[in-house]
Amino acid sequence: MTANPVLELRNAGKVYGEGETLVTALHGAALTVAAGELVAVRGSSGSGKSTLLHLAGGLDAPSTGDVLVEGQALSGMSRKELARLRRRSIGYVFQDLNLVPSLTAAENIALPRELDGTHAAEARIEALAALEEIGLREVADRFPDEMSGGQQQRVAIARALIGPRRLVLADEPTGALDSETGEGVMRLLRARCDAGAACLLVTHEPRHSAWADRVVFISDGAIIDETTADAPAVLDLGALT
Ligand SMILES: Nc1ncnc2c1ncn2[C@@H]1O[C@H](COP(=O)(O)OP(=O)(O)OP(=O)(O)O)[C@@H](O)[C@H]1O
Repeated sequence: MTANPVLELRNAGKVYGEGETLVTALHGAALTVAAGELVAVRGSSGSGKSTLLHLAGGLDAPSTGDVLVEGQALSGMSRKELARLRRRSIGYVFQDLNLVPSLTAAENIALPRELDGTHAAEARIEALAALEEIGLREVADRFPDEMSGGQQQRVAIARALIGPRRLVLADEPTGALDSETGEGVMRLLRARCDAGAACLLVTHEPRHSAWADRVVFISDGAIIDETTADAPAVLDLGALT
């Protein structure tokens, strides 16, 4: 049993559609991510990685099984409770950045804190500190369309990491970034895990798996293998990218 689990998937499965259009995107998956752990998820396109992440973050409900965040079953929560948990405890870094176009970088980052009830002035101070941490203090008052794709991505990451989030879910977070900036993002995620968060990271990049404590491989909606940092994969990694 993993100590201090932040995320637990218990036999979590997902079926989309019905009849002839039925797709089993995820077969009952069992996965635990503990505080302080960074777990990378690898698998070919369409294997179910994003589905796994959506279930883990309560963005979609499993068709079978259950998902627990900090010991609380998501299935037992009201919509309001679930929304609150998502806002307070979970940070999302998805391919689709979803920065609010009418808000500046600092306002975008501060938004989740303000929604949590943090005073606007305090939320701005936190947002500026987050921008400083990612080396983007100078874009604080720029709107998304005044930033490069890479800058937008990093702002989205800063927004996902602001506040006391225990679970960070990242789907190809380095996609739009050059390799140096991408490494910087990985360093940020690693630091957040070392500070006690649990992180689930979908990545196609084998070198990013090196930042993880464990790598989980998915194929056709099933977790087929798992390796720890000390035990290299027996699988051909190239076949999964
Ligand atoms: N909303 C949906 N409706 C129907 N089928 C879906 C839906 N979302 C995903 N699927 C299907 O479920 C399977 C798993 O998709 P998923 O997006 O989880 O894969 P993935 O590993 O994240 O792929 P990629 O690496 O290309 O992003 C695929 O066959 C996909 O076509």
